[in-house]
Amino acid sequence: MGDILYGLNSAQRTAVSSEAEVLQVLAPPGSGKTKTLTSRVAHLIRERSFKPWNIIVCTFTVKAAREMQERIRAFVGEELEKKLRIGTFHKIALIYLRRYGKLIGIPDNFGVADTNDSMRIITRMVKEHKFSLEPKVARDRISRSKAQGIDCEQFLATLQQKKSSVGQNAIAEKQEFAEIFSMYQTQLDRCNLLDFDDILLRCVDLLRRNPECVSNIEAVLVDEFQDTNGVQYELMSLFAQQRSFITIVGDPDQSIYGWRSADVKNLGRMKIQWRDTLTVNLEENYRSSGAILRAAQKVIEQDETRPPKQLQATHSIGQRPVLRKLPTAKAEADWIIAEIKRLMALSGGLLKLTDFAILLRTASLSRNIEAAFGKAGMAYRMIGGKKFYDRVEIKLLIDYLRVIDQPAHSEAVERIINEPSRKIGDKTTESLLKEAQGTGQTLWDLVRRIAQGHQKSSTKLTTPAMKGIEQFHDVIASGRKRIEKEPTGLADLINLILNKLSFQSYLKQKYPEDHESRWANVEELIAQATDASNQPPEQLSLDDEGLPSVDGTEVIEQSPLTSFLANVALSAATDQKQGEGGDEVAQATVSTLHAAKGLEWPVVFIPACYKGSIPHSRADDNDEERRLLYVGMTRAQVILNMTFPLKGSSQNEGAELSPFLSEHGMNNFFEEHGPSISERDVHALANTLGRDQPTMEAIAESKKSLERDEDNYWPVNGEWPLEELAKFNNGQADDSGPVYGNTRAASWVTASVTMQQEGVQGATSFSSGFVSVKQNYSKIMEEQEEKRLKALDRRAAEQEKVSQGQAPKGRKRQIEGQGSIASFFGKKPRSGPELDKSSTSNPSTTRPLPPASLPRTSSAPLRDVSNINKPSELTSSKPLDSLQHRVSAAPLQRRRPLLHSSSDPTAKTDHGYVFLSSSPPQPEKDDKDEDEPAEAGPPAFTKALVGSFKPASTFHSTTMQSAPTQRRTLGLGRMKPWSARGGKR
Ligand SMILES: Nc1ncnc2c1ncn2[C@@H]1O[C@H](COP(=O)(O)OP(=O)(O)OP(=O)(O)O)[C@@H](O)[C@H]1O
Repeated sequence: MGDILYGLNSAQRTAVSSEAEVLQVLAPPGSGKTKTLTSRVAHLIRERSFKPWNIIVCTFTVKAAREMQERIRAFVGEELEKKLRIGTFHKIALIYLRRYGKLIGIPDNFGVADTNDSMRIITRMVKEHKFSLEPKVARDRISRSKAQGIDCEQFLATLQQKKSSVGQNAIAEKQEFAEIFSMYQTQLDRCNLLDFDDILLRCVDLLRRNPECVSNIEAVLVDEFQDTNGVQYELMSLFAQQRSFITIVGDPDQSIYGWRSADVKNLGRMKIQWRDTLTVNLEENYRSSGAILRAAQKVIEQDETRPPKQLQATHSIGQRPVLRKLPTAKAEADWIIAEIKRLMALSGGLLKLTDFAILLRTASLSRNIEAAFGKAGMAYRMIGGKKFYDRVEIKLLIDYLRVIDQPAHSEAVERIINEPSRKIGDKTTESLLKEAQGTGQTLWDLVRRIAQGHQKSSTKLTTPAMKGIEQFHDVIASGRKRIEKEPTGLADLINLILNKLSFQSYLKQKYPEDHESRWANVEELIAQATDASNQPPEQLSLDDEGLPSVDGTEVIEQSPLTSFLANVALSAATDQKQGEGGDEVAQATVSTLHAAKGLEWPVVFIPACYKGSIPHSRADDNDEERRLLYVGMTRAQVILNMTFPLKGSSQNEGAELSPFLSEHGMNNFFEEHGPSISERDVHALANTLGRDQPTMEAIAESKKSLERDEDNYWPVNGEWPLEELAKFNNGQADDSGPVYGNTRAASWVTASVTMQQEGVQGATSFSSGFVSVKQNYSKIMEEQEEKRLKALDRRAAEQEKVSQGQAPKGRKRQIEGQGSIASFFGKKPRSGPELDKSSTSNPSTTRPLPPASLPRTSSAPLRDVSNINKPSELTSSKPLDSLQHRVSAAPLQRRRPLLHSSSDPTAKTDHGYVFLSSSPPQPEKDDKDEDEPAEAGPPAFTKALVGSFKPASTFHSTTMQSAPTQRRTLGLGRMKPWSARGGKR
């Protein structure tokens, strides 16, 4: 086992080995906060003899917990690591509630109400009682209140006090909310459910009243502390009440969960509560190259209220980030895929598909990106979007399991009683529910009694409905019997349900289009259940190990089904997809910016950098939006590409560049096109990533597959490439062609004319009046050719000057026919500083890069951004003549291969392209980010061609079916009990 302090810098060492009882480690992104926290845990165990089961480590996501477990395991070994109490706040709170909940009146075997359950309960109440509050508003308010530690009772008490001092209208509104809050809580109690907020709130209640439950806790450590809310802070204090030994790591600049009641003020609160808190600041960034950090810092510094902070790059300056303009969101997605391919090929295998991440402001922006991945046959995984357990067929089966586990869960009973159809209509269900409530029973109790003939229902039941109730009762009762007999037989239980429901036929009938992929999801669920049941019994009960025994409570063996369902409910992250042999399949990552927190990738793309997307049109706090962009930018290690479609996916108006990127001076920090990558650049990338350098031969070989070395297909000013325009003339265009608003194909020209008249950037100039594409094509070509020739003249003149010893104006390489970065920002190009003699004497030499052996640390603080323009920092300057992108006037061919299926002639689309979208437009909206208006859906997927492609994997619902013989692993690792997860990964 390695030396814990080895490789740490001095600030990190201080933090790891500090004697301080209460310690705050504050640091910017990529400075090793998580590394420091994990090393401190290892240090406490190995050097200070803390017992792992007496240490609580709270993380923000399941993924982060797993990564920390892995790092800690390397220091202390698997045995000890497994005994740590590590996980999200919810996960840890749940352990305490299961074990000691009885002390505060929480019944055994309570269930967890997920967001859908909560929403459904509230929606029904609002409808039933004709409340005026929107259900979502009410739900968010309840959640916010609980996140601040205010439960229903407290809310009602405060309301009583306020009644005299607040106006009548305000009281009426509050009164209504209080009623909803109270009814909602009653319904949760009736169903023996706790919602996510309750899990934390009730645990606070438990630990306040029964401190003996945490009497063993020696140390509490919290990651991403800036995103804790009030109740999580409270919980942390209560976990630590015995010894007040606390270590937190955080970064106020990365506080991005204000909308979920996170309170960055908790940092100050902590210092007041524990006066002797020691703060250690880390300043060196080990993740990103200097140019990326400078751009990110320039963004975060726009917030003038924030205290200035030092951030030092330890890597060389590297490639300047890119801010790329493209005509539409679809073109943007195509560009991203082309760049991924280009960078992989130019890097000679240094960069693999797994090294790329596309980070989105909202999950709903993923459609074009997913479609482009699908079309390219490239695998990707989705984090933070539609999750496996949110898929309709999986949700349905999980509901059956929940009812079997806990029949009091009336919400779930209501959802499945007529799914698949049993001729029990909505009205009947509603009436049964009322009847159950009226007679003080759960819905299941009533159904059971009716089915068994013990109760005559006051609800009018038709003969088919009566039969349906009996069938439903049979499924649940048989399931309960089965699981009682064989508690670990989860897969058998699922199979029993599938048989009873004739689930495969049901899927075929209900989803004729994609029933196979849905069935594949079901198979995946069975596989996960099998894995969960195969855990040895000692691992199933590991959660309880080391908890102090408290009078009046005993260790209750949690059934595998309950444990499985709790993990499903808390599952917020997903595992890497496993290949057939158990090896990891290379896949890019598509994630929301929020879900990317704490993670890193060599290459990061941030699409849709326009106003309305970031900052989001519905965001309350612009500073938080800026921090979100900052978090996204600082995930990149060596290459950061930000893009801006002139037409966003959901706008009919032209998009406006994000104000965070259009601020004065920002253009100095970006290139306007993807980087040129020379062999030297590849070596520099390898150096920064700490990887082996690929050989020249490997680079030369992988370059052979490239159609173009440079990012010069899409003009940098956001216009359409000639090749795309030509498709329209030849009638070859698919729907990826020029789109302005909702106008396509021939009418696009008229639209363009209008846009031109309106001065919309990117619209090609035409004479006004209606003109067909054919009529205008030659004109476009002429214009473009003229532009190209002019540019050639300009470049020749510049070269002339260079050869005469004059530096060219502007320090950056311009790709033929493309505008400057200044044009990106709608400004006149600025002339840059003159290049020094050494760099201009020979325009064909590239900037000398530091040899791989040079130390990677530069001590220049990043706050000094003035030297960004120094010629020595230019990352590439190819010989000018090698950069000339030859635009051929004709013939313009389709670049993408025509793909035909021998077996299915219909597999070819009208335009000869195959569309491999792995995700259809998603009908369901599941988070606050999801309700942007959707664009028209992509062309339908043609499944006969799948065999010739590597399937894209996604956590979104998928329309793509892998070959039948292939084992279908749809992107989710096997579900294991939390305690067991770390051990295998
Ligand atoms: N002393 C060090 N020497 C070399 N590499 C380091 C050192 N400290 C951290 N790193 C590396 O820097 C990268 C970022 O570290 P880590 O994820 O711990 O940072 P962080 O501060 O938690 O970042 P963020 O706040 O963005 O989540 C990791 O790849 C880590 O291995």
